[in-house]
Amino acid sequence: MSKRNVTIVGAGSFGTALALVLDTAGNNVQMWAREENIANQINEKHINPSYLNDIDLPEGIKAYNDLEQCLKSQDMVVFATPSHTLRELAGKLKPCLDGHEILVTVAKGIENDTFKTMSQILVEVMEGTTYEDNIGVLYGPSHAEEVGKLKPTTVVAAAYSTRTARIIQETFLTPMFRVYINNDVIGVEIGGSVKNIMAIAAGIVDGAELGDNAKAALITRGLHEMKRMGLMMGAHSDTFSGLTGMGDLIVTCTSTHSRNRSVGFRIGKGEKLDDIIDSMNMVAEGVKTTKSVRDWAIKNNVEMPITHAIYSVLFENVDPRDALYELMTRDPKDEIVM
Ligand SMILES: NC(=O)C1=CN([C@@H]2O[C@H](COP(=O)(O)OP(=O)(O)OC[C@H]3O[C@@H](n4cnc5c(N)ncnc54)[C@H](O)[C@@H]3O)[C@@H](O)[C@H]2O)C=CC1
Ligand SMILES: O=C(CO)COP(=O)(O)O
Repeated sequence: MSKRNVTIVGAGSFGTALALVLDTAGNNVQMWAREENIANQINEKHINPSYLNDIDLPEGIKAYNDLEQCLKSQDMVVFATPSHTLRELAGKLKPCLDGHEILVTVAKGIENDTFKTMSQILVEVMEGTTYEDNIGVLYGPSHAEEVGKLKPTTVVAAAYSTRTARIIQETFLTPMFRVYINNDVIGVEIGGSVKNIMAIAAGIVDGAELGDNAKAALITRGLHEMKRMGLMMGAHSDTFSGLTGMGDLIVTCTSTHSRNRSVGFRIGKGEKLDDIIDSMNMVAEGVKTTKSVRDWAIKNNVEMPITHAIYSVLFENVDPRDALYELMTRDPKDEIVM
């Protein structure tokens, strides 16, 4: 069993679930929580009061509110906060790193305006250091609620160097958390991020009771759409049939645990996006990612009709049924373009 010093930056749902996995895998685990009371309760009561509070955390997991103190002598730093916070947080902790740590992000998203993926942001922020070879992501179908109960889960460690991917794999591996590796970092990241848009769409289909046929069509055509984007960005097509493409798409479009699907479901029932977001204490990445991907598709002239439809529903007040009508009445096409 590996035994590394690992800090998880972010004590939300996934950070908490991964702390348990990393502890089970035999590592020394620390968490950084933005909220002081969360850090205190993890240390004193061994629960996270705000996220997955039905899970007893091992006493060995220590939590900090002070980032600098937390990062001393670490072998790996795992970023588990929402994607839009990564650039700033990574910039803040850069001076606290000593140069050898593996940096892993589990946040799924594409930055607004720059269209950078999470690993690309880390590479950019760490510029001037030796970190590019040490950067990776851990993506795949892995709802925190199930990971935290140690239910069987499979994910993918993708990194710019095989050595780094293998270290991530070895560090997280447990009998209930199986980690594959893949060197197609961009393919893994596009699948893991764009599926959140499709999950919002799947939720709308369920909320508006548009039927199972529509849901199957959406998942299948959604996969085409994410693949089209990925291939333009240099991804490998097989990655989209894997855990971080098809796998994550299935779980997020169908699971009641999915926050993105639940945003869509509530929109399908007639609620307004702002009210839904205000009522949630968790992040639904697909909302911001819809904007990034729609802007990217326009800029690069790539056909992404489902993304455009979801954008119009989320940000232009278009009724989901009208958006669906638009999708269904597009020019007839070949299913597969060879
Ligand atoms: N929850 C899940 O099942 C999974 C989540 N992910 C990804 O992991 C990332 C984090 O997700 P969750 O843990 O579910 O989110 P969450 O909403 O449960 O928790 C987010 C955490 O980040 C902290 N945070 C928010 N804004 C911050 C800021 N500006 N600075 C510092 N900390 C901040 C919050 O206090 C909270 O501790 C997301 O990108 C998500 O897509 C990936 C796989 C599974
Ligand atoms: O990425 C996830 C599961 O793999 C979590 O999805 P949600 O953010 O929609 O809950």
